[in-house]
Amino acid sequence: MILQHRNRILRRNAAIRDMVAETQLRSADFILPVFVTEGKDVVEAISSMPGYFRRSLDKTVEEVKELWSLGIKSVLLFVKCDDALKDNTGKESWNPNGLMQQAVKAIKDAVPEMIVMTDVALDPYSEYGHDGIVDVKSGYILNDETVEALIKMSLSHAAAGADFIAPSDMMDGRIGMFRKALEESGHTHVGIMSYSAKYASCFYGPFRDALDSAPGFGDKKTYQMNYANRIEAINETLKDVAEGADIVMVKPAMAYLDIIREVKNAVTVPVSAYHVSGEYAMIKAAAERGWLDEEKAILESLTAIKRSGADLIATYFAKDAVRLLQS
Ligand SMILES: NCc1[nH]cc(CCC(=O)O)c1CC(=O)O
Ligand SMILES: [Mg+2]
Repeated sequence: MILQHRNRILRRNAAIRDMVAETQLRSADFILPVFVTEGKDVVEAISSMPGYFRRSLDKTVEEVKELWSLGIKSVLLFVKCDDALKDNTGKESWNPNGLMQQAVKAIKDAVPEMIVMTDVALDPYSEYGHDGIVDVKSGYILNDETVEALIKMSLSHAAAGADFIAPSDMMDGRIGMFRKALEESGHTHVGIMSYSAKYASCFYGPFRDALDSAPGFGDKKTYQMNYANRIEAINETLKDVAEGADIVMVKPAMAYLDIIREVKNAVTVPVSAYHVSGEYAMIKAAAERGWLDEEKAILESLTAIKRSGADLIATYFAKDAVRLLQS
């Protein structure tokens, strides 16, 4: 046969494949979620996230030093709040000596160059496990009252030294309010990574185990997005960009690659994707049973997320990924 095109020429060996690879993962692409808990010398396993841990502050600092030495440059902090401190105002979330605020300070003291991002939402502090303040009569999550609380939370993170606040709450109008509050309080260098298109997803299950933050009633469908929707993600994202978001996010990742691509094509700010706890758990569970090659599954998943348009990836596999990239 005489063929015009032999597409397999560019796949013939590893060197050629590498030469024409369109997507490369870099350690600077990754944001590692970090779970902080009360106490001293505590490293707790999370049963639905094998190989992942909650750590007390001292152990978190040790871990962050190691992360930096491995080449991970960004952490996204979440705290597990004591039940006794949970209420329906979320006031512990802006306690200047709260666990989150202490964690930010301790990490910035230990590794000043580490990019510290903080979760902004009320669920770890809510007696109802919701991201905002609950109207007790109707069960509705109040938008504007929640945004007021989240402004205080954001400012306390900024005061503690956070580089980016990362609002994961999906209330309306909060990005503009945070930007204004940061400006007015002189925190003009603090960035906002907005969870702009966050879907109401079953894939957050293991995370809610990790932080003991599952909703006590109902679900999050009145604020997080319906997974049937695509165009709505663009609407949400463009509004956040207009309000001053520095980085936008799509969450979860693997079942939403089409959304990541659409968002990437629609905005000129960096796009992040959150490869969430359930996506981590699926790979771990299949690998434990010998049904998937874990390392290959990690690299294929993360490369696909980047290929789809994510500039940054928040992933529980960040440590594995940087090791694999170096080897
Ligand atoms: N504000 C809550 C929050 N922030 C990050 C995650 C999920 C992260 C993951 O599953 O890895 C969630 C869970 C939720 O919305 O219920
Ligand atoms: Mg929005």
